Amino acid sequence: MPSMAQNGRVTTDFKQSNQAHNSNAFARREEIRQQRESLPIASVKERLIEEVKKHDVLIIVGETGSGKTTQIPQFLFSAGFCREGKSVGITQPRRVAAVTVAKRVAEECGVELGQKVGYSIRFDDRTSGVTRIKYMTDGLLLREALLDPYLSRYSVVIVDEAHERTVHTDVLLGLLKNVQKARLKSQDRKFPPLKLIIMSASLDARVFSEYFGGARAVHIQGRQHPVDILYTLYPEKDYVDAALVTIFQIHLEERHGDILVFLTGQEEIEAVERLVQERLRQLPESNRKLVTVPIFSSLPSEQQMRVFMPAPDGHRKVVLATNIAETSVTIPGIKFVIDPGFVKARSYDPAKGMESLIIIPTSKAQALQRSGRAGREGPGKCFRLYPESEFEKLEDSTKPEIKRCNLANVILQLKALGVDDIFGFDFIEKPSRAAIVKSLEHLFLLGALTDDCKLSDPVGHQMARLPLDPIYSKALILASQFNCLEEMLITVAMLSVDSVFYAPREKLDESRTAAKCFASPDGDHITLINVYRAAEDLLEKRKWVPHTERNEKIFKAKSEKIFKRWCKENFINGRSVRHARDIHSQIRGHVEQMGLRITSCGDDMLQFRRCLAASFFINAALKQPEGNYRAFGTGQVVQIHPSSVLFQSKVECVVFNEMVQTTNKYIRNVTRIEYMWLTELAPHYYTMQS
Ligand SMILES: Nc1ncnc2c1ncn2[C@@H]1O[C@H](COP(=O)(O)OP(=O)(O)OP(=O)(O)O)[C@@H](O)[C@H]1O
Repeated sequence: MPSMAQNGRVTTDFKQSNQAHNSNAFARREEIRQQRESLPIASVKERLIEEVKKHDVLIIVGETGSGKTTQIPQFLFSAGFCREGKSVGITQPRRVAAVTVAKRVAEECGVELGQKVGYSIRFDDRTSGVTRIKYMTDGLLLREALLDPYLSRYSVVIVDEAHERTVHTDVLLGLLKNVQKARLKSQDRKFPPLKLIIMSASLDARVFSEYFGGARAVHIQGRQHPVDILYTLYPEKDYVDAALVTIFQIHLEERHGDILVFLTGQEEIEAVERLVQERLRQLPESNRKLVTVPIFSSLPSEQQMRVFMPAPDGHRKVVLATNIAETSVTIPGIKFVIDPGFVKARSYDPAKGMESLIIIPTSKAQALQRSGRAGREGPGKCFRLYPESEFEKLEDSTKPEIKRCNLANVILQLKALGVDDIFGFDFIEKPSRAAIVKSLEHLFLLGALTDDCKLSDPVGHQMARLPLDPIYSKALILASQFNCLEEMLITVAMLSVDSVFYAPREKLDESRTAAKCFASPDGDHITLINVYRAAEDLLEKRKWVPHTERNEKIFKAKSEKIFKRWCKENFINGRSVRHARDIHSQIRGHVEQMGLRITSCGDDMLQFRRCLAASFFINAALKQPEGNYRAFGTGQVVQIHPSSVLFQSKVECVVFNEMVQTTNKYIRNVTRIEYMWLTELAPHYYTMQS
């Protein structure tokens, strides 16, 4: 029997079977060689190289799994595109894809990761001076352009999975267009023309071709393995339940093969994990060999990587994923995909300046990508949990993110890249004028822009260096002046993760009582700091052991155990707290590099609250006679969310970080402030308002 952890996940056996898996290196190389040769793309290698030589912009459309992402960079390398120290850069919308594809390609090339083949994502760089094939996130290439406007190290840039139309992909396309022009203009031999390739299995080549002045598009025919698509006869009322039923149907009726289920977010994934465990307990012992492995973006990377490990012997793996696993990735063992047809997407209302996450049906392109995850190693099946007639009604492609998000961050990046005229920037699809104006206004209020709309010095430049939402970057800068940067770093880290408290419906009262231990009468921000510090105490403080190497190990194991128990008893989401610790150490590194003074205000929380007021003044709300609050910025009538420690309190004036619309309009992450502070600390806004 494998050793099962308490939550039903296997720990050590994952490693053992992985080692066994890699034992025969020679057979493995041979297997990889044959597998590469059988990819549809292998037969068009020479033609593709010719096309790249002939055209500066090339659009490549090919079935999922045909070999675009892993093979084309290797073709270009062997055709000499990496001579004279130049590299091929490949962007991915997601970190997990950049990492896993780079690992795979390094293995295919028989090199160590970080040598010829590497990856670079925010806070994690596995490249070196000899790296010639570099996978990275699209956001990272944008940041590279800040330091090297000609992107001079690249001979070719491949924008992969362009159909996703993330805001970074869209901005990157505009930027790459400019870089191509700049390189052509430059007489310097250091800057030969930049080749640009745009790829996907499901993009509308016409849109991209037109944007690049009638660029050449090639279609690669054929897929490696067939995927059967199955639909339900009728619409499902509860797609979570339908997914559960399908998981067990496959588990009990199909012989081999792991399952990949697409869900909309962390909470849903964790609920399904619990439900799978519950149902497993009702099955006979012989049918219980099923392990669940979650993957979502806020899960720390080492934990994300667990989905790529094989399940222990005789077990079936069920990967519960958000759309993070939708494109590019190959998860070994997956033969079945369950696609309920929904995704959590950003939505932005420029008039109210309000961004929210909503659950919407996927597009056809997304459905295609999802089913593509099943046919990677052999024939597969995809269970779409909706009728075929519904599929026909789906949008062809996903609405570009740039049309549905707050643009403050993008504009800050563009300004830092020297693009001052945002309205004139050549976007593949222009965001609405109202959205641009609102975001410029927002940046101006935060002090990132000067009166003539240039990046301010030093604040705007400092803000552009921090990989955070501009309002949080500004909060960190201010906190160093208010002597509470320690506290603000924790706050920003905790605000950047999913909720740290969880309240299961069946234990609502218990969880509320537990949460009270951390509650601060001043509000949620200080409450979050209390939770973080309590967790830190458990994981870090060596109160009971002298500091030796052996004790260190024992301490780690013990503190982990204590931490888990503490999380359970206090209804705290341990994953979220760990993620916050991770983010905390990363942003701490950034602010240290920037030379900001990191000090703590100690017990003087008044100082910290004043800093919150100075930072989040755009999101302040005042109590109304009938008990509701009115948000200053938008004039909307809102209520404090029931999850807030200030719910049903009588405080007069608050700042908040989030506005959500469910049955009512709620504000979340709320702290009590004095109204007078607003006029004192943000006079430019509060005199304008009155
Ligand atoms: N990490 C991996 N482990 C095992 N096989 C892999 C791995 N990565 C890729 N492969 C194999 O290589 C094939 C081609 O993968 P590749 O990512 O290049 O395809 P693609 O055309 O870019 O697909 P997509 O459009 O879905 O990203 C996969 O179908 C799979 O068989």
